[in-house]
Amino acid sequence: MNVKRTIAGAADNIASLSNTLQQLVLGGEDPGGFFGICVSSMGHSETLSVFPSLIQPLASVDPSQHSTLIAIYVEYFSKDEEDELEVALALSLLDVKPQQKPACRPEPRPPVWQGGYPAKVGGSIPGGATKSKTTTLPGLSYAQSAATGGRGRRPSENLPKTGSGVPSSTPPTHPSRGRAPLPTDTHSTTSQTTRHKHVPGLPAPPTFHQSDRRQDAVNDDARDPLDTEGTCPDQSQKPKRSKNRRQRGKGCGQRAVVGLPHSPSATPPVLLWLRRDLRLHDNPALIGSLQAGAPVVPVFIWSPEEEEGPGVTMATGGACRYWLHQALACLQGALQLLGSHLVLLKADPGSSLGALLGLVGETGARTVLATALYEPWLRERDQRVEAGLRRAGVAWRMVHSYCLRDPYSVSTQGVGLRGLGSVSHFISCCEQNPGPALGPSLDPPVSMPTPSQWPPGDPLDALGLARMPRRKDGTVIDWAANIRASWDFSEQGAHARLEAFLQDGVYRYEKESGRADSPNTSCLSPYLHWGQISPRWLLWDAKSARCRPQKFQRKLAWRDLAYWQLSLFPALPWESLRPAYKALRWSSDRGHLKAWQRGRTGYPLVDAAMRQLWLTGWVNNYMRHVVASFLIAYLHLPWQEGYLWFQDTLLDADVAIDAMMWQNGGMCGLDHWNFVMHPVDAALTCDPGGSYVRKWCPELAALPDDIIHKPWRCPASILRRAGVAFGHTYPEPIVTDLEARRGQSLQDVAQVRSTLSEYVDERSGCDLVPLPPRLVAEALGSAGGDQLRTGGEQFLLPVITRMEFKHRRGDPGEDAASNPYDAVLKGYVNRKRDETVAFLNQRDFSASVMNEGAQRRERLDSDMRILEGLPRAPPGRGRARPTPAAQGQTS
Ligand SMILES: Cc1cc2nc3c(=O)[nH]c(=O)nc-3n(C[C@H](O)[C@H](O)[C@H](O)COP(=O)(O)OP(=O)(O)OC[C@H]3O[C@@H](n4cnc5c(N)ncnc54)[C@H](O)[C@@H]3O)c2cc1C
Repeated sequence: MNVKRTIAGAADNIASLSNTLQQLVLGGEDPGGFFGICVSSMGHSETLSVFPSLIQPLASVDPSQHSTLIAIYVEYFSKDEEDELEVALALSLLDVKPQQKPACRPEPRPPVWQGGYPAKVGGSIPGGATKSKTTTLPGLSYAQSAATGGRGRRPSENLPKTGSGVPSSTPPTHPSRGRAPLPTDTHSTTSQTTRHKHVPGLPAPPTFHQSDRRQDAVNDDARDPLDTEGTCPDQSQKPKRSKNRRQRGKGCGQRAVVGLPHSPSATPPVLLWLRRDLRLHDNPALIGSLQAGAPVVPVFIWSPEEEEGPGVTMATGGACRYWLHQALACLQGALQLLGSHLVLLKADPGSSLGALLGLVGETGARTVLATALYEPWLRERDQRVEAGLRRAGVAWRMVHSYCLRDPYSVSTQGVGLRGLGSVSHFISCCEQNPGPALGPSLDPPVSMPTPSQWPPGDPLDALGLARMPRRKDGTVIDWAANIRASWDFSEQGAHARLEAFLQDGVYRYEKESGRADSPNTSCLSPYLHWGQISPRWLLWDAKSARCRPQKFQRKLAWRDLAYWQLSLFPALPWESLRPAYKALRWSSDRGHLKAWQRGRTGYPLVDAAMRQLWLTGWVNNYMRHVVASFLIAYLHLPWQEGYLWFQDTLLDADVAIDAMMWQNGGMCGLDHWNFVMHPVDAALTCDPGGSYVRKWCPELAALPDDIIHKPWRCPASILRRAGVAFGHTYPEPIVTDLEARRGQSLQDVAQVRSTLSEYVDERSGCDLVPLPPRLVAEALGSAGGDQLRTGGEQFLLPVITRMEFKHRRGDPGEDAASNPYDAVLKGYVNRKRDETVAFLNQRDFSASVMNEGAQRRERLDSDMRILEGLPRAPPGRGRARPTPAAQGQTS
């Protein structure tokens, strides 16, 4: 076949191929086979130029086959020489009889969500006695044989089905990663019988052999007209070629199919209702919508009223809205690259259903697909939407991917309720009652069938998500400038962050994730919140990374735990879970609140964190603990104020996580933090050299390291030299009597616990929390649930309670400093070593530096264990003692 073709010969070929194309439509040929015939009869270059127009008629007759062929075409021509050879060999296997086909790669075992996390840690439930106010709740350690539903399912069972109802059995191409191919062509002999790196439907490397002009056009097309600020790099960067699988996972908006012709179709489309799943990678709803073989209309509906719960929720605060605006712009760009489009709609107040029905009317769609959301009020909204759509004769399909585990499917059966609220308990529940296998992640589609006509939508700006306030003189206050400079809002940005983390920060995560002065955490929270990366993708990548920090994987369990708690306690964002603590006396000092919000408390560590939050929309977990402790234990302001401020300023503001964490910090949640961060001492762990404070409080930058966290201790001469003038360049501390304030906080808790003693378990001293009906029903069996409804009784459960509160109960007159369980984290040092250090200090400077390092590491370990709810490490040799208690503010 090396004969040069004549034009006439080519025409003959095309005529005979058109006949074969008809065979394909009639089912007499499969897409892989058809493509192979084209290549062998026309040769490479002609197939490259002619194939799209050859199959063009198919676009309206059979859009599904058309996109499969396009996928094969793109796949084939995006290879380098080596891969080309492999594909050619693969195509030559088309004639091989089934029994001669090479065996498929064995399916890797995907992680099964039984927690899916590392080994559980011993429970840390103090007391654990059971008591109820009016009814004794039996079976708190109630055991029942583990439900086995879902355990051991094969990964393919979890994969989306093709339009023909054939489950895709193609194994993930990379066992350790578990990416599953998009099942666009389960009929294709090629894809089923060969082991080439790419099968039809897998993302093609983001470049292909085309003329530069075409690529330029593609790049031009990619530019999102709405993104005037150019903040979406996946549209501005040139596609890069990489064979590395992890890198290939990036570049959501750079798939090679960009600009390929995809003729509009008149078939009724499927509505893909995108909410908090703004991604192309591993998006089961998106893949599910493609399986119908019909055009897909991706739609985002902005309906902020529906996001709010019945209490004060602030579901989408200012920073979060800004992120959403940018994320939508990026998604629009990415969809355009697939030849598709994102329809944006601003719903009438509270009426997503109305907007959907309008779309159904305009497009004739018969199916709506969406990814499940778990806030109880959104779940109810979705149930209403489902009912409304069904009444209109439209099918509704809900897919789970926002959490690793659908929180409404988590059960305490076989585990009991002891330790409820802790992550260890949650993991046990998931392990004991496993859900469906997680399945491998899904690659993004390479093309999207489009409708014959797009319904009109609203321009992105009309949603008002990134509206900036104006000064009196009309100039805009661009509060998001720093946020823009700090983040890449695209799906590609999420993958880049993950990549950077897995190559670097992950190695320090286990021990040093608390450091504020070094980026040791993933910074993926905003992307996770808006679903620009899926937790499943993250889990797979974390599991297959060379360094697999268990602590990091457990963080995803914390995330799921938060949604489980919200599903059980819908009032989590606004009402304290511990009834007694609703009566706590809180301060109403607005000046203190404002100083905290603006980073002007006079405590450099707190101020640095609050300024970082304001300017970049994010702070790490440790610093969130520091500022939360300061608000609660030292300023006595209610946790709800902290929650609302975080909801407004965090880019990752997440009703479930934020509420759970603030409830815990505010002493009212299910899991009492057994620690309080000291606003000065915490710096030993997170900013020992002061560089974090120097960055965010530059007015203190010239202060020496040992004084920068407590500038009030600085001699006047040094302050002068450093240019620090209290009350002018930097505020005086807004509270000065830290120990007294902590003591008062303890006293207030003791008071409510003694006044409302019916909410304290006599035997264990633990607080009692009313159980939600779902948990009671689980503990008592369904009969118990009925009984609860008819009897209207309240079941109380003893929950994890801070040791210092329990101790205080035995000795109400005791002052805070003499409580042996004092929760303030001060760091622990070894007395013997103290003395040695002191001795060496006088003689050998380097020895003292080394010892300083060892001490810091020890403190860090201890702090992290407490934060993680792990038991304390056994004491080292010598007697451990706390460092001298802080004397007033100056410690
Ligand atoms: C008072 C307070 C309020 C918080 N509010 C939020 C919030 O609104 N939204 C939010 O996403 N996180 C919140 N967190 C949890 C945590 O601080 C952030 O998830 C984390 O700092 C995000 O940074 P990262 O992505 O680098 O985290 P990593 O340490 O890299 O963790 C990876 C992911 O795990 C999840 N995760 C980590 N820690 C937690 C946790 N404690 N609880 C639940 N999920 C967790 C997040 O999705 C995170 O992105 C809050 C913590 C505190 C103390």
